[in-house]
Amino acid sequence: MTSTYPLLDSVALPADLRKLNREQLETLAAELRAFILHSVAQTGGHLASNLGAVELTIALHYVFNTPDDRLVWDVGHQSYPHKIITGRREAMAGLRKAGGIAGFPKRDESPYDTFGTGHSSTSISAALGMAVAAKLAGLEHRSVAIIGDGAMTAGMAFEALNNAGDIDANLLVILNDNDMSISPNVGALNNYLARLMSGRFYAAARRAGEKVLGKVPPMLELARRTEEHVKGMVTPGTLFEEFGFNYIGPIDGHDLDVLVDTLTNIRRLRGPQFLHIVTRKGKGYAPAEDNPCLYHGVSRFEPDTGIVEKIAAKPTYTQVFGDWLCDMAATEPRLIGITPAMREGSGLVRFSEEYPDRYFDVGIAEQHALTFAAGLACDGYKPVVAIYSTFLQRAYDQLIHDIALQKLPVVLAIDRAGLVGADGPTHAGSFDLSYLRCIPNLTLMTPSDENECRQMLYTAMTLDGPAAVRYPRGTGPGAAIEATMHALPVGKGILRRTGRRVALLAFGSMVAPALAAATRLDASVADMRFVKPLDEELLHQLAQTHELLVTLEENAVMGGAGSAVIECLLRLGLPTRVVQMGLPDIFIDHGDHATMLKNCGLDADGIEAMVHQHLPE
Ligand SMILES: Cc1ncc(C[n+]2csc(CCOP(=O)(O)OP(=O)(O)O)c2C)c(N)n1
Ligand SMILES: CC(=O)[C@@H](O)[C@H](O)COP(=O)(O)O
Ligand SMILES: [Mg+2]
Repeated sequence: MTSTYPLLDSVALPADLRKLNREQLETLAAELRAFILHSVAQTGGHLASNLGAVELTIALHYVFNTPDDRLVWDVGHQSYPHKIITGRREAMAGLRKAGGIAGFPKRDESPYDTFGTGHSSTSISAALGMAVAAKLAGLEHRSVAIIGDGAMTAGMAFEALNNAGDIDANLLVILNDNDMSISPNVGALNNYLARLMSGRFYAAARRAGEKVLGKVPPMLELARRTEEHVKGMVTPGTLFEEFGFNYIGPIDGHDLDVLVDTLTNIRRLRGPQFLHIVTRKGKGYAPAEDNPCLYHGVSRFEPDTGIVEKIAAKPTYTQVFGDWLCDMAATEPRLIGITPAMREGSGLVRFSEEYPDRYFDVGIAEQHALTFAAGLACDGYKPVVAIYSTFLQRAYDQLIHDIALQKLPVVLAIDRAGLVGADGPTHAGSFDLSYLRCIPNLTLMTPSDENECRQMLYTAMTLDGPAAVRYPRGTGPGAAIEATMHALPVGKGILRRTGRRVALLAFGSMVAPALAAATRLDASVADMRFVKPLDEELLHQLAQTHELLVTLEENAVMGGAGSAVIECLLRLGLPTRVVQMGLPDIFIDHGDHATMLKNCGLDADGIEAMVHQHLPE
């Protein structure tokens, strides 16, 4: 039987790719694109960015001597073509599944994965580190950071450019500009890139790009441009030239000839180089080109029709938040909704349409998002920052210094708290309870169901200081959601079941498995609701009437809600035995969410087994 991918079959590693002649690369690109499409249709994953990076990946591995030359993929959600031609084609069937390969570059997966990514805008810093390491070691390695226009909106990318442009290291930054983040890209930089493409800059830049490839010997032309640049003669300079880079482009990132020629020339240059390429997100697959947002990260789908598998029958917590935000905005004109580039994932699409003047997508700028909210709160507005737990890690100082210290009434709607499944440890929200509960002035809530989530968000809005509501990815137990909103008593949990000997003190998503286990154990169950302030009265009562307390949370055990309980018992001088259940002190690999929880003992069976272990009949 003839293979569907005859040329791709011959490329197990980049060394095989480098044996191909230039004419074969187009065919390889077509096969690689088709393979990705059919593979991701089976597994789900980040489709659109990968389709857009096919030619770039081939050209990079063709021209550069990987893995000695270092490729650092920003975010890493576009690294599937790279994975496939670096020995992991067969493994794509297990992409993002338990025991399978990760959806992002991972150093212990392959020597070609030079740097683990998942969070955005780290590539220039990491590649610069590698470039400087090569220089210090007297090696001729090249380091390449491949960063998208969305990832380029982050401050961290500019911190790195600022440093790199002033260091004589062999760093190449490739800006993969597809005019999209997950949703359409935003901000002044995005406007600038658009002008660079279409206005007077583009004409000049394109001429320069053509010259690199045209009749003037490319090396001479690049040397001339570099010299002009050094002498400050290049006018008008692009922003990147002002940062000290030799700017080349924009060029067509799907034209393999242009890519290979340009990269070949650049590889011979020394010092900081900046190549601007233009690509199309979803390239080659009409449904993804038409709706790159839908196919950014997609569930399994039917490749012929583009029909995507529907998973959730119940509303997700994200939807509960999105609906609450619109309802709240209708009654609270001072409400402002803020997202750091996660409009769809955070449930802000309807709000952005209904309240465009009160909606701010600030780009991939978590730090700025929080301090921007702080400023709004100073002047009487009620900002709600919708943010994934994992990305809030980026904005810790802003939360402490700019918000909590000044007791500003900013609401944090923290999505993806706990394990997130297929994205794995880069995206897990495992730490927020630990890193938030130690911040003075902050109220911290963990809803156990959809309605509690809505009421907690409302409660957060009524407080005169910062408040956070953290809820998991996906659906909850399916509670009926009340249209009305009322404030919950702050710092009060509720006893959901009265039993004997053992009390399960459950936070958020752990209330449902605690209730399931409790019937079999005849245990008491408290929905603790607040991690801060903790319900000391309830705790006191349960400690005095039970032999064993078990704390349950979908957060690291270390420093989490269970630790808060133990600190409180110590303070109250209550010697009741406590067992803490939560996420262990390891990074948990990607997989199916329910199975991951089960493996941590965080399901009804695991809770039951733990109680039997500590409280024999
Ligand atoms: C710190 C951080 N914030 C948010 C995200 C979520 N995120 C992943 S990809 C992405 C858009 C990236 O856009 P771009 O770099 O242009 O790549 P493209 O998707 O267009 O290929 C966002 C916002 C992230 N990974 N890291
Ligand atoms: C790569 C990235 O950071 C996002 O695309 C992330 O994978 C989205 O996760 P959700 O699917 O949970 O929105
Ligand atoms: Mg982009």
